[in-house]
Amino acid sequence: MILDELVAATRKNLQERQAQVPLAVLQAQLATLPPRPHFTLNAQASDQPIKVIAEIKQASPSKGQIVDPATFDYQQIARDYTAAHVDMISVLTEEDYFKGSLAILSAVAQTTQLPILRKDFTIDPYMLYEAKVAGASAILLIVAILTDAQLKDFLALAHELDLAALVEAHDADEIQRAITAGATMIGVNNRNLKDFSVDFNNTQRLRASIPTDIAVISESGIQTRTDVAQLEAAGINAILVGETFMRATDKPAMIAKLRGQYPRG
Ligand SMILES: O=P(O)(O)OC[C@@H](O)[C@@H](O)c1c[nH]c2ccccc12
Repeated sequence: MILDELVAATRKNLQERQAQVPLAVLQAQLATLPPRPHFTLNAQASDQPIKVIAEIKQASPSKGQIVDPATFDYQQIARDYTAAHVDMISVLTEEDYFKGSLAILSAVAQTTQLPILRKDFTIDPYMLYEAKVAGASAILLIVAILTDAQLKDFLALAHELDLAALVEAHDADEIQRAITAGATMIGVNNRNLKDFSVDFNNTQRLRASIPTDIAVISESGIQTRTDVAQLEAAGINAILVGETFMRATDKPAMIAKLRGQYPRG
């Protein structure tokens, strides 16, 4: 299964970073970090247009290379997303399959004061400290790769570090585990990681099993205004969009389009 490979690659790269930079070194930096915004989503507010989390990723296991590495200007993308007033920027930091890095996240943090989500396969508390030091305001916790105890511990540490936690679930069982662990933001992935198929009906079905005081983010495969209108009608609080924005030459116009606003000009 692809998820097992992703976790194995993450573990290997993590061990190398831990050997280079001991946790104590990261912890010592916490006291001197420049201020970053706090990220929160109000689950009760049915925002129109829907909140937007815009992703920066140059490659993925399902799509391969999405943008030409020669033209992958992540700081310009961050400026475009900032100009479009998205609610958060998601930055892939997984190195082997998504060709991301913490260095990209740090550079994006230098470029924008918008909150940044570190998009990675979080498997160790060390990664939360790394995220914080690099300038992230939020981290991703994927239920499928964590035990209940890890979920609880990582949520507590995120809270301590003032990092918001987006808890990702794919089915009713994982949603229940996310709720039990105390998640306040649940991301429902429309993409099935077993066969990469995308199904919005899944999100809409699962919405009903999430209490209304928990914010729900719909993730993956969102391409058109029709998709977004469907998710808005289902009471979803935010969308997380990667590929559609990465492929758009005029990113602010594409963001306006998905929000149901007329493109400028
Ligand atoms: O590019 P898309 O189809 O708009 O998807 C974005 C995001 O949902 C996807 O990158 C993602 C969802 N969950 C993840 C977990 C790890 C890495 C990546 C992801």
